Amino acid sequence: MRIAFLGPHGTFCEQALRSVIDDLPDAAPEPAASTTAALDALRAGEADLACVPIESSVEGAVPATMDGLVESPPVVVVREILLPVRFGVLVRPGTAIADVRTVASHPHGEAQTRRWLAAHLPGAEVRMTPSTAAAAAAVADGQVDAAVCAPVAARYYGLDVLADGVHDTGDAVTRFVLVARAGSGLPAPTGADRTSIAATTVNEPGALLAILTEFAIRGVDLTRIESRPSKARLGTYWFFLDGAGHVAEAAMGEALAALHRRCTDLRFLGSYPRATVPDGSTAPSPPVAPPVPGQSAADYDDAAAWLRALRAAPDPGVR
Ligand SMILES: O=C(O)C(=O)Cc1ccccc1
Repeated sequence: MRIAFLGPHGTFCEQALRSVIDDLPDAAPEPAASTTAALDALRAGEADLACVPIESSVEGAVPATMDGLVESPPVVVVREILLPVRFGVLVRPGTAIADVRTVASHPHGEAQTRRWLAAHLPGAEVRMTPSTAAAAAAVADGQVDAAVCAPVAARYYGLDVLADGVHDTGDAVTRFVLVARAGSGLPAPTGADRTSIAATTVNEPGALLAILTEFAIRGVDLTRIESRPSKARLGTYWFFLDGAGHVAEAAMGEALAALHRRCTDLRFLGSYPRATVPDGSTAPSPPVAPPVPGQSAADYDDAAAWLRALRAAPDPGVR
């Protein structure tokens, strides 16, 4: 199974993928030059899965991934992976901090170390690269003096760790997703799942509230909401929503069916098990809300059986 990941070797994305590799039979990780390239390889059939970063607890969404998820042909998330991230500053052997004129990183790396960079490398020009390991490779090639990246990248590129633990916020966690082509099967419900969708709607008062209401009245706990430009014209958006539950469950299934009637476009982006941080040190998201009375799976089954019985009652013959 070919798995395109955000490369080159030494990215956090590769670490995230390797943390679950034992669960993936015959996995063959293949580095891609960018998040977009990984999703393109999946869509083109050059990979069976793509592993890409989707959000961080510090910097929020990874826009290229959000945009890539709603392109065609459709793709679905089949697994999420949470990875605690720790940043180092890597340089060519012999480079001192006073020699660093240029420093490179992924935008999320820069965002999570901005204060450290301002304090310790105030004069350095900061450049963006498609990944943190691409920054390390650029240091090895002599294109820049330093990279903000995973300390493990040092051994891939023959670099030294000039400083470690340079992140501004402790306990930062990044969420990665494994993505498959739509139609290749859904993970079975585990009882602790997440469902992701993207929706567009008309621009009128209450349109977004109406979408949210379909989840609220069914007791579905939303865990994330983001918007991204639809790119059709200014002022039109995709709303990305994550909620606790699986499409196979009545509450989530009925909420999605209601959105299908209500939204101008609706993309199902997957139902997959909710992940926890491997070392358990940081809660991945606020605790799931307690079940709302009348909204459990048993309540839905009971209500459906009641309705079936009503409809099956014999015709009284009265016209
Ligand atoms: O560039 C990487 O190594 C990635 O995996 C993306 C990323 C960048 C910064 C923080 C977390 C993930």
